[in-house]
Amino acid sequence: MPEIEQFDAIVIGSGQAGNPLAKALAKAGKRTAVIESKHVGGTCVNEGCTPTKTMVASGRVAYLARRGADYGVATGPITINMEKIRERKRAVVKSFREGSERAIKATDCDALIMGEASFAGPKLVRVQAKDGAERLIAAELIFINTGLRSSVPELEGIADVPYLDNASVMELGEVPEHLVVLGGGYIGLEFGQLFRRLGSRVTIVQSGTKLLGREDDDVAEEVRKILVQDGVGVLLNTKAYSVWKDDGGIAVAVSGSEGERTINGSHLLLAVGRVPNTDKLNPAAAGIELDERGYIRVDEFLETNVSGVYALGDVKGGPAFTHISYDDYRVAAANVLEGKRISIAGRMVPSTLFIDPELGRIGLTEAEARSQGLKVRIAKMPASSVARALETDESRGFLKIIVDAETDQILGAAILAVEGGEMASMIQIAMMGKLPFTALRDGIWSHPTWSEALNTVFFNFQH
Ligand SMILES: Cc1cc2nc3c(=O)[nH]c(=O)nc-3n(C[C@H](O)[C@H](O)[C@H](O)COP(=O)(O)OP(=O)(O)OC[C@H]3O[C@@H](n4cnc5c(N)ncnc54)[C@H](O)[C@@H]3O)c2cc1C
Ligand SMILES: NC(=O)c1ccc[n+]([C@@H]2O[C@H](COP(=O)([O-])OP(=O)(O)OC[C@H]3O[C@@H](n4cnc5c(N)ncnc54)[C@H](O)[C@@H]3O)[C@@H](O)[C@H]2O)c1
Repeated sequence: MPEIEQFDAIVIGSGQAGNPLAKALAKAGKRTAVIESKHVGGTCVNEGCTPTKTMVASGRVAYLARRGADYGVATGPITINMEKIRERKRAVVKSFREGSERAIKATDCDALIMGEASFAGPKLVRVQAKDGAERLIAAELIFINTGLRSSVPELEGIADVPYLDNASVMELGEVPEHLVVLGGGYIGLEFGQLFRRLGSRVTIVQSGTKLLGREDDDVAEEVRKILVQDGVGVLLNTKAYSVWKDDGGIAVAVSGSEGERTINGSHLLLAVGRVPNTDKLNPAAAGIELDERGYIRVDEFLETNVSGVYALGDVKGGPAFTHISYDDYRVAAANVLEGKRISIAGRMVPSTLFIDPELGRIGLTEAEARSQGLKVRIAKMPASSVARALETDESRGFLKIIVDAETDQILGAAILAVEGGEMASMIQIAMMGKLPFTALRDGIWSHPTWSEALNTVFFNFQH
């Protein structure tokens, strides 16, 4: 048995909360160990936001290049160099990851240990280090930030076929001829449109009755129309039940509203959701409770049922976004280091789906607002009513804003537009400042920007 090394704090997982938290702990004079099994920076930097958005940028350039003639700009034949796209992606990821590594090492953080952590007892963590050594480390404060990984659906034959996940699909050196995507959520849609733009045939198989299950029906339907317009095949209400190797590619048997059929593709991407990295963590050894799906249970202050042990980011369940994980760091640091009692209950959860046009979201959907019994008014306007959209010939999508009919407060928004993420952020600021919708309607916005739509969208209350 290795000797127990005593620290003040242990951070398990160097994700979007773990990294800044480790720095804050070290700065506060706590001897801190950060344990990371794969790569510093976690999912977002290495296999999530950073590489996807870098590649989505290539897809958009290809899209605009193909549309050159619409703008009176002649272009030659468009060719895609997948190796170059991958190289660009790798370079951006490398620079972000190395930046994170440097930042951790520059602190007084005593130890960055590359290895897999699991609980060996209360406040005691075993690390299987990458160099083969085993270490036992103990601390009174432990922060779990181990994130999620791609889930593999229980499909007949899945163990015998090569399949891609969010990480391996970005390591391809050539454009797939026909990418079959299982799942019509964030990951399925971003990759689906990207690879279509890079030249693949793409079929998205979605088990739900609409894409993006949590969104309002009209929003999900408009997203579907846009993808179909781009040439992406979308099968709704359709479930894959069997897969096998076929003719150098893969065959996927599906059943759904259009009956049973086999889809033959060159590549299969799994995008059916993600599962928490708690299975190898052995939280039971420390008495830490999980929920029925394996997420770590926390209270509104991010503390688990074991005093002094916290969980941050995706692994605690709830909205799985980088900015939420980063906010968890802010909350945990304030509570643990500054003696505050900041709660995560009721905090704002913005998100942006990076298809083109983007879907920027903040606050309640119409369906959520109605199910809460609120009296709502819905302001909705097509993007084609915005001067900027017509001038730039990017007029797909719409703006939808949900307003409380009794207080005039903005309850939520779905902005499906090329700058949808930025516009939703503007609306979020108005919500943070509790501005009534009239303040936006009567505001002066420079012309011709997307922001100007805030003048006119509120002349379009539907009910
Ligand atoms: C393809 C894709 C695209 C995405 N795009 C966006 C986006 O555009 N915007 C957005 O906001 N969010 C996006 N997300 C979600 C975002 O990446 C996550 O919400 C975010 O990374 C959550 O971070 P985290 O702090 O929970 O942990 P993570 O970043 O997941 O980090 C967890 C770390 O813990 C390590 N670890 C796990 N188990 C152990 C163990 N036992 N011992 C030691 N280390 C361990 C892992 O190796 C990993 O490095 C995307 C996700 C994916 C998959
Ligand atoms: N831009 C962003 O912020 C961004 C981008 C990518 C991922 N993410 C985060 O990562 C999370 C995970 O993304 P995801 O797309 O894997 O999950 P998701 O939960 O968003 O979507 C999974 C989809 O797969 C469908 N599905 C489930 N089982 C299926 C099956 N057997 N066959 C066909 N369809 C099936 C579900 O109906 C659902 O629509 C997101 O919820 C989001 O929090 C964020």
